[in-house]
Amino acid sequence: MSLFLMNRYLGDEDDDNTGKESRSKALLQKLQKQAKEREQQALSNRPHDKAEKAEENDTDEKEVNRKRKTTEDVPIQSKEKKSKKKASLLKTASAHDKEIPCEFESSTDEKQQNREEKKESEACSDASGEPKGSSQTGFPILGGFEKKTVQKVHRVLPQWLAQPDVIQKDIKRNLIPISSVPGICPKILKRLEKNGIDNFFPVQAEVIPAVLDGVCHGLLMGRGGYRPRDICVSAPTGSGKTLAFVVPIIQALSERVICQVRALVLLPTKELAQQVYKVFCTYAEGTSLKVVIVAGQKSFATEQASLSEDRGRRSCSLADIVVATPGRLVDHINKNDGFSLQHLRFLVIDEADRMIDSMHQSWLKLVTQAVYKKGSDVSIFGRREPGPITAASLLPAQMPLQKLLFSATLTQNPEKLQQLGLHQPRLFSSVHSGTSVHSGTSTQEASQPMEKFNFPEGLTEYYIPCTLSKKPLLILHLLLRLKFSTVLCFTNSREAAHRLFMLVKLFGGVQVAEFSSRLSPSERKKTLKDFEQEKIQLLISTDAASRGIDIQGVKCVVNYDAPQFIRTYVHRVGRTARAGKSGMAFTFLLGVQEKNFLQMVRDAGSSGVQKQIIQSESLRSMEARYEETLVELGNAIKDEKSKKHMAL
Ligand SMILES: Nc1ncnc2c1ncn2[C@@H]1O[C@H](COP(=O)(O)OP(=O)(O)OP(=O)(O)O)[C@@H](O)[C@H]1O
Repeated sequence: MSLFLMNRYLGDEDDDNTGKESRSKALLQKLQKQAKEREQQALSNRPHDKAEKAEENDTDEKEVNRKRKTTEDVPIQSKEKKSKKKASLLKTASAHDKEIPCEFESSTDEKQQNREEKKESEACSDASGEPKGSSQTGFPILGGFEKKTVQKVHRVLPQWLAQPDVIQKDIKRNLIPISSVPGICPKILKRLEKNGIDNFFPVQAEVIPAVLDGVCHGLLMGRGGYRPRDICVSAPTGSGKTLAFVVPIIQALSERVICQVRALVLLPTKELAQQVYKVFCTYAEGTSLKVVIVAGQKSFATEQASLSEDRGRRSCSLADIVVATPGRLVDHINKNDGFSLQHLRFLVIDEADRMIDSMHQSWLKLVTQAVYKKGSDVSIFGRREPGPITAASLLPAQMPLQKLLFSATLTQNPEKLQQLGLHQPRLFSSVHSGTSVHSGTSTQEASQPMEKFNFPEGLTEYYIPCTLSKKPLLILHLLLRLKFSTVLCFTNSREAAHRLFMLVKLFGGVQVAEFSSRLSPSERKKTLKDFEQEKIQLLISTDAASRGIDIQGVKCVVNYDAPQFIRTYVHRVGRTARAGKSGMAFTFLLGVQEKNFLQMVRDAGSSGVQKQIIQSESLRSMEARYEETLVELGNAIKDEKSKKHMAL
């Protein structure tokens, strides 16, 4: 198919039109001559083409004869029918418009003409298949851009992602006695026992020795004198990932002499930072290690004072391990002169997939700059940002920065992971995806392949088909009739969480609380504590509590609003069935959501979501009270709004 007509460059513009014309003619003649020569040359080079051409002509002739014969062979009856039909067509047409019969005839002529033109253009192609100059312009006509069907795209993962070190996901059947895991020092073993940990979970038994292996020759170099490999861990929710980094870091740093920030642990929210900070404090007890949290719970000045102090002219670190949220960390790097990361040995990124999404805050770039800051006073341990490994780059030895990534939904998107600048990463995972083949037919689909995740072994997933108006009754039914307790219920917005909280409270009979950004950090802390102590039966929350929060004894998770993303679902339902225990997750689904939701969960590797039908009769007895409550709710919300308005 010819698409473009290419005009050639004819020289600089000339005002003299005659000169231009004569030059064009000369150029045209020259080109035509060249084309002729090329054609002749090609024909003489490939004599067999002539034979082929002759053969082709021969075949054409035969084809025409065959057609003629077939037309002649057509039974006379049908021939007569055809001519009759044509005559009647002409008749009818002429009755309406006299020109139509002419068009009829001319269209046959046109076809004939087209055919001739086609033959002509075919003849224009030279023997090598290249188009020859057009008879009118002498310019080559380009073409050949046919429609092509897009091929299936096979997703190929880098080896380290495709072939991870496999972690058993069944916790209960794969407990490993702490004393049989190599490399753990007696002090830490004692502390573990004291905290009731007799066995390691599979993820801990795999990851702790791997991290300790990187410090077997001290903090300065890894095994064989090389920089230790970065470690990525993708294991189900509640599988014990926190201890998998707390234990080796405490052990590796416990022999340090001078207090410097050697481990930085980053988490996406204040609550998570607080939770991990607590675990670090528990295991740092009895050592000289100092753990500090900078997550914005206290004022900047208070955090600053906990990080360093001035002794004479020097600023001395008061922290060995810093647990932080990215926002506050960036503040301290930028504004706190006493905060130094020049001795950083471990950078732990928990909830790594979420942290990668917050890379726009450029926290990683700032951390890297702070670690390899020039003009530091750390002459013996001077650090340069590592480049390619050469004999020269390995000397002098410098403290490596090892990155440890943890998540229940670690992305397998190499492009995203690349942003972290990982060094020879090693992946521990309970999902073995291999080089999964994506069945999409477009490149866009292929770039967003369906990722597989692992769900806790003890989790049973259900969905309840419902309508919008029945949702509040369903949650009340679960608590009041089915007597569920310690239920964590998720909505998709804080407004929805608040309304549902008000409604349940007004309905009565349930100890209910809400958890969202409406509450201050201290209120949120207290709410979580009350929920953990089972003072609250139903906690209605936004996704603020969906990630990482470890609340003992959550027996049931309810997705009041179906989550839009699979990662959200995995983290929400992962608030139950933790540490090898069992738990239930219910998702309320509207008719329109059912198909897509079930498909999404199945694609992500769930063993199946069971359908649970709650008959309308079961809800009937609550309906009258519910109607009254709706009126009360309307008034309560109006009151709230007017109070807010007055406060402004
Ligand atoms: N070896 C162990 N023995 C007994 N309990 C453990 C052990 N390891 C961890 N736990 C408990 O298991 C629970 C879940 O652990 P943790 O919070 O580390 O899970 P996680 O994998 O980080 O989950 P998430 O992905 O949801 O953040 C915690 O309450 C923790 O105290």
